[in-house]
Amino acid sequence: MQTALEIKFDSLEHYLNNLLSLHLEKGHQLAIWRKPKSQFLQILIDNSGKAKKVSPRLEELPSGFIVHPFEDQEDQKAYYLEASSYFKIDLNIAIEDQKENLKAIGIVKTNTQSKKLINKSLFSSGETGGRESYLEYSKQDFVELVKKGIKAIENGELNKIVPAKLKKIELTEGFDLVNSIKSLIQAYPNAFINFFHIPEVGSWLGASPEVLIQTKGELFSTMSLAGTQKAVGDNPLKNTAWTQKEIEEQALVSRYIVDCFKKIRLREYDEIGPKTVLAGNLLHLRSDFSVNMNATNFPQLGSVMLELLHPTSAVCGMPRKEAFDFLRTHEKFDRSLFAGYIGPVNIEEETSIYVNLRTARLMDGFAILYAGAGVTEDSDPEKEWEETEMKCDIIGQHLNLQKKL
Ligand SMILES: C=C(O[C@@H]1C=C(C(=O)O)C=C[C@H]1O)C(=O)O
Repeated sequence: MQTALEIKFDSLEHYLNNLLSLHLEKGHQLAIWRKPKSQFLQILIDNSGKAKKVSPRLEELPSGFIVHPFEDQEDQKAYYLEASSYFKIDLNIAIEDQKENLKAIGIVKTNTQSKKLINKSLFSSGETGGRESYLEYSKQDFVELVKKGIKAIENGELNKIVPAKLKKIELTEGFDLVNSIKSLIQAYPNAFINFFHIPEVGSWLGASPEVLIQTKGELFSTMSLAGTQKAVGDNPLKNTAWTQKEIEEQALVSRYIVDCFKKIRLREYDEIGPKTVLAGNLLHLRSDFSVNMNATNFPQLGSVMLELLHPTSAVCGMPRKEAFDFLRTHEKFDRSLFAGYIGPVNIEEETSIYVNLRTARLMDGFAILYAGAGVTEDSDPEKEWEETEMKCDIIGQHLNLQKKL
């Protein structure tokens, strides 16, 4: 059999176009990601041809990629891509010089041929519901929703709420998935760049700034991320001031995490921050939490915290149940996988699960972008709308790239 070694790929783009077209055409599930600050593009293929669901007991799972919607499912399960093959590409080394690590591809196609096949497979996958079933949120709808949220906070029903909207954008025939992935990788070195495809569920492309839980050796970590403003000036990380509203909003997320630790009587954790961090051209406030799982004798902390944390008050609100019920009643659309969680599990002895934010669901000729904004008593509804527009742009800007040329 011919191996990748014998075949000439002239660029990363050429290789990825071939790899994706081959597996998408065969109806395989796959996930591609680049972790924050990493030089590796990691690729996992599940060629079983069938979407699988698992209970998120992370420690017991084989190597794979987990995908969980915003809402808990009745069966309490998540989709799981189990690695039939897994490999990685070093983005700092020319593709010709790392052929021995690549997955073999039989017949090599041109970029144009592969792109056509990719789009055909993506856009004709098992998606149901046409464009009409995705009612876009107008500014007025969203502002009304935020006002309802503020009222519920004033009435003492909630402390914080994170309403979201969806936005539809056209995808032109020339939509170029690989180019979009490459563009996201370059633009957002601090984000978890991801693309995943489950034929029965959909295809999503995103650049998440938010870790939900991470375990690496004996170290567990999570973060509280909230407060948003546009990065301006020469040194925004140093010179940015935050309002009381934003400081409180983020403190509520931190409190939520600490409350989860308390529930399981875990007292020995480290908390660093909050500090200002950059996500694309947006700034957030972030605190980092870490726990030594050996010292605390908590080997299953990853799974336990995953269950307690999701959905966090960064994407749902506080108190969790009341906020969740509020969104169910008033938001009027299905968040689907938006604000759910995604990420590699037990790969190279690490599990890194992110909140599925700054993301687009790729549909037949269009994409759905989703974004939410943390609302407290002092929120200005117009500003929250602007915030969701900026969040949608983070991914929207990288979809129809050929238009910009
Ligand atoms: C809800 C989103 O982002 C979350 C909400 C934030 C906020 O309210 O300021 C900031 C970061 C994320 O935790 C989103 O990107 O859609």
